[in-house]
Amino acid sequence: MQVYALPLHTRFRDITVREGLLLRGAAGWGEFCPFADYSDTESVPWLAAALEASEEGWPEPVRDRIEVNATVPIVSPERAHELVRTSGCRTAKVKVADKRATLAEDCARIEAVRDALGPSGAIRVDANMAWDVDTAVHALGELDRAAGGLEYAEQPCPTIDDLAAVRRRVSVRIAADESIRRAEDPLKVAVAGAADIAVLKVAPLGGVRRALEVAEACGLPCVVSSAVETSVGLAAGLALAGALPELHFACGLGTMSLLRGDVCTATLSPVDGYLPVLRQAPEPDAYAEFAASPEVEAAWLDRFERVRKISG
Ligand SMILES: O=C(O)CCC(=O)c1ccccc1C(=O)O
Ligand SMILES: [Mg+2]
Repeated sequence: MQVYALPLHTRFRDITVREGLLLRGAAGWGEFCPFADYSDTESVPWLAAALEASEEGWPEPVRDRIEVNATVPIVSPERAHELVRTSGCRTAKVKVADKRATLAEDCARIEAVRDALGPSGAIRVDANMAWDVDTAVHALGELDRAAGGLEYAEQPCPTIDDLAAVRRRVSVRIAADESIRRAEDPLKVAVAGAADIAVLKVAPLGGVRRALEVAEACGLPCVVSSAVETSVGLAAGLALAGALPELHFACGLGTMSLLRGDVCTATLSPVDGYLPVLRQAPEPDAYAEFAASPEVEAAWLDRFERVRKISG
């Protein structure tokens, strides 16, 4: 087992260093990296996903490359422009509604992203549940105008009912992310008419096979997204995106650019906006630089054992 601590370029989801544990089994390497604020119970599916990767492997893919989006954190318009332009991606996902930015700043960042993408690019936004219904309706109108048309808006509000209410009042398509975490959630989202698109993340859903079941159950077009893992964990997202029967949107798997390094020598960074459906093994030459301190390592080994004990 190997515990890593990888600094991020820009604060993302309130974290500046991404930590996790890599484990090796008969099928290869898996990554166990629930965020620090996740309880042991919430971390159970993350462990299941890591064990699926290391002990079982994944179903055969039906495609060998995945189009990905550039991910734009809360940065200046100039930096956003540069991030998108150098990414090679035709789609960008812009984080909005953060405490550190006003709506006017979100609009300015989106205008810069549109300039970088050109008229044929696609811009989606992610509000991470920040708005109430009225605020979402107002903000999405402004952001849609700034973007010259949004591809979709991810999780504008916390609850399924609020997503459904926003969806009835705006023309922008709505994607559910945080609302899809358990097997029964996507059905609720679909039945409530709360979303047009489902965002699937392998680790919180408990593995590639579970996520494929969720995709089938909800009957919505899907977008596979990462939890900002290393190339080891990203490979599981690529396996899911590779195995989905249909895939019509770029996926949020181009997140290596958010991290200052990787545990693999052959990093899964997009080329011309695409990633191959591949998995990489961590290399000592790469992860030595990002090995966690003895205290952080001990805490992760402890967390791993606790979550393993409560896993069925
Ligand atoms: O989808 C992407 O472009 C990147 C992944 C991403 O945004 C994300 C990464 C970690 C935790 C939450 C989220 C999110 O979609 O809200
Ligand atoms: Mg999201």
